[in-house]
Amino acid sequence: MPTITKLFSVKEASQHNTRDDCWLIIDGKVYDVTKYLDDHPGGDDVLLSATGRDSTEDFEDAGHSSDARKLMEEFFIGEIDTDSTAIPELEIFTKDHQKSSDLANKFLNKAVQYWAFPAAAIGIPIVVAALLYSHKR
Ligand code: HEM
Repeated sequence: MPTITKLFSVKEASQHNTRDDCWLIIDGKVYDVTKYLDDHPGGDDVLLSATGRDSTEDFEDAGHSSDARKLMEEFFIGEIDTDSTAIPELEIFTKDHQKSSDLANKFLNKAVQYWAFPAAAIGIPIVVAALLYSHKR
């Protein structure tokens, strides 16, 4: 049976970054550790400094045991939506990218508009003349 997972944008998940509402983003997954803060063997301060951003690296650097990884499942609340528009940096990149390709398209359209007719006017007679000339020989 398919499991339904709630999807959060990085922005949305990052907004839960206080002692009373503390989410962690680890390896594309989102954990609500609000109730675990006082029980975390590494201390609540590390979790509070890891909230509000992707804390995969901090989590891995702490060298958590397999028991810790199993325990995480209890706090799992959803996953990060990997849709590009959900990540602000990617959204900006996509817009910029689109802007520059829009410009390129405009330039191309103008080039075709202004050059296609003269090029055809000169090129076609040359090709026809060349064909006629080679035909006569
Ligand atoms: C849902 C998330 C997390 C869970 C369930 C969790 C659980 C645990 C557990 C069970 C331990 C005891 C040692 C072990 O079994 O590995 C531990 C230690 C520790 N954790 Fe976490 N942890 C989480 C997230 C984090 C994050 C994001 C950080 C870093 C910012 C972190 C930093 C540490 C540190 C520094 C220790 C102490 C290691 C030591 O003293 O040996 N933990 N954690």
